[in-house]
Amino acid sequence: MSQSTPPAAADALPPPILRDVPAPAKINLFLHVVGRRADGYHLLQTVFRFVGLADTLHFRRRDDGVIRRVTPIPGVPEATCLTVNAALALRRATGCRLGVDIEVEKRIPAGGGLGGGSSDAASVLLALNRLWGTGLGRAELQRIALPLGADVPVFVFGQNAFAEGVGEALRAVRLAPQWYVVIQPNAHVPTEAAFRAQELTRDTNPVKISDFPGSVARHSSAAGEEKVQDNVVGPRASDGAATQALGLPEYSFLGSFGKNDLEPVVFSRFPMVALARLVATQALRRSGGDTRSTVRMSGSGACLFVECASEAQALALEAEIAATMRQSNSAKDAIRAVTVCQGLDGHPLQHWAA
Ligand SMILES: C[C@](O)(CO)[C@H](O)COP(=O)(O)OP(=O)(O)OC[C@H]1O[C@@H](n2ccc(N)nc2=O)[C@H](O)[C@@H]1O
Ligand SMILES: Nc1ncnc2c1ncn2[C@@H]1O[C@H](COP(=O)(O)OP(=O)(O)OP(=O)(O)O)[C@@H](O)[C@H]1O
Repeated sequence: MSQSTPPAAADALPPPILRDVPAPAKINLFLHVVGRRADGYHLLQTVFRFVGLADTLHFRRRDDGVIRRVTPIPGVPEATCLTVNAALALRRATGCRLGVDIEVEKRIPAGGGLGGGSSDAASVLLALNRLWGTGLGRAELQRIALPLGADVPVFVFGQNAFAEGVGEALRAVRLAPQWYVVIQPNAHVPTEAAFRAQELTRDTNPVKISDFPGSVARHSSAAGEEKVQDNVVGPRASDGAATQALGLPEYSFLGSFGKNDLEPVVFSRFPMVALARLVATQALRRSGGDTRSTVRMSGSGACLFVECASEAQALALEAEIAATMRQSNSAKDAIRAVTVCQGLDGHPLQHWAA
């Protein structure tokens, strides 16, 4: 139990209501499974990008110690909701006796591979750390985040990141401005089932940041001769300090760097996801966007995405998919929703933890 910062006195607390706290979705630009731990968890390599699609949370502090989620989330009972679990975990870690009412405006599809539940949990940790005056630093919040789920720490970290381990060893990366078309297939893929599949390949060769597109910084030496330098990244988040992505080279994954190793498992077991990908791929070819673009799955699915260099390209693709859905019943059956969102430079709450 971390008791390094005593809970703030009641009169030192901020106002009891905190509204409009964002919880953005993430996209896994690639997802490599490079091994498996003895406890069954998989060793991954991925780049997380935050995007403009977000849930919104509202908080009202309670003096009676009760922690409640006061809005329903279809398919997610309050007792297992990551918002409530995050509040309980912060209280356990700090000894704080306050409670809270949590409202969630859900926009990120639950269980869609976009980390919606994980992001809600991280925003609860960041918000309650203020509202309850518990004053934990980012590294402590990240430690509390990990047992809640492998995807939770990156949302506390607050910067787009290259992640290793089970997703907790994070290094900030600076990503080129991009837009995303997010396609939600008519399927729910349980993360655990995708990872447990016997046919999943777990031995993808590890990549280095210096393999990323655009990751080699070219510097001119005093003599005017061009020298190629390995990319320099900040310290690992697990060492404590969050790194500043500013000053890092900018990566562009537009095109098809890497892959998502969970795709073959999900596409073969969930035909609606495979069909949604086919519809999106054909629409992509017709919409005349960047010919290097591909349709890829985020996380353990089911959501698919296409990275686009401009909003206009993304909107053209969205319109093309929508037209196919109007013309074809099977496309309409396979795809539940399509949205366009912008890639973010960082988490909107990245300055909420020290
Ligand atoms: C697929 C990703 O979304 C990629 O970012 C994450 O790795 C999943 O993160 P998450 O949803 O927060 O996952 P958790 O709630 O921690 O784990 C759900 C289940 O997925 C499996 N799991 C998850 C993460 C991981 N690195 N290896 C795993 O094998 C485990 O069976 C676990 O019981
Ligand atoms: N606040 C919440 N919002 C959404 N899902 C939640 C929440 N709390 C708990 N859950 C549960 O967690 C599961 C995973 O939720 P989440 O939306 O984070 O999945 P995901 O996007 O597939 O995650 P990942 O990218 O980590 O695979 C859901 O299927 C749901 O049962």
